[in-house]
Amino acid sequence: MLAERQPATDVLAPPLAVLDPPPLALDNVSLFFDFDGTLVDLAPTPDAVLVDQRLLDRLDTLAERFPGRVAIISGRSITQLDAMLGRHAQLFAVAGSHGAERRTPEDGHIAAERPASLEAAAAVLRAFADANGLVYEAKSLGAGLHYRMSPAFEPDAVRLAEDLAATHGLTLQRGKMMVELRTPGDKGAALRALIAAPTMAGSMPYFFGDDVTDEDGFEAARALGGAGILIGEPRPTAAAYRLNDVAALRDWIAAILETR
Ligand SMILES: O=P(O)(O)OC[C@H]1O[C@H](O[C@H]2O[C@H](CO)[C@@H](O)[C@H](O)[C@H]2O)[C@H](O)[C@@H](O)[C@@H]1O
Repeated sequence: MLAERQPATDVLAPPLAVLDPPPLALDNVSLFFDFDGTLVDLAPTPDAVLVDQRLLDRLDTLAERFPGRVAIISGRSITQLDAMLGRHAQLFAVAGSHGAERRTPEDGHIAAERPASLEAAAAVLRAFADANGLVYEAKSLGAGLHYRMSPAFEPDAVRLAEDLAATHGLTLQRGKMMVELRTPGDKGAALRALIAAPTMAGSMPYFFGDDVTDEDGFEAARALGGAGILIGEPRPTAAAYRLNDVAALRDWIAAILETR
């Protein structure tokens, strides 16, 4: 099923409706975006992601047109998002590390503690990555092991991460061609915390995401009267709508900006 560009109107019409919803007033909507696979295309390694100027310009414009009602909720740490987005990351509320940390103008940076046991577990993941030509990713509140470049390592990587999670009392996070050991948190709780800001209070949340960790965000958005929008191929999901890919989301953003 192809996502259809909606005509420029003064309302927010979801791009792909499983059901046919009534039009939603733009003034009552808050927008929550996942990062990898949603705002930017996936790349072979975490550092190879391309953040282009056109995206940054569109994020700037979104922040102007939806003042205080745009947020990024990512599995990346806020430190990583800052490095990727530069000053533009300051324009939004941000939740990082799968919801274990957040930063808003009202509350500043609130983060869970880095678990002491993470160091030992991370050292094992790093050694495994080094020994097998995989990619180790250091994160503020987690440690990632990426096998996108060598998918045959998936079973071993998952088994190792499961063992380490059990041994060290860490949360195991599956991702796209990666496993991560991390501190607890979820994107649904992050959305609920961010939408409590005065600028978002009472708004209808739209959460855009592609990955399994985004499902918590989809559910929270739906429970609060909004909706999830899945980026990517159809799959069992709590999202109500879908866009084909990152390019389709960028087109959708451009289209709604034309209306405001
Ligand atoms: O919640 P997100 O913002 O989508 O972050 C999820 C994870 O994204 C990154 O990994 C993914 O993207 C990489 C770059 O495209 C890709 O190489 C990898 O295979 C994907 O899993 C990031 O590196 C992780 O830390 C995030 O948790």
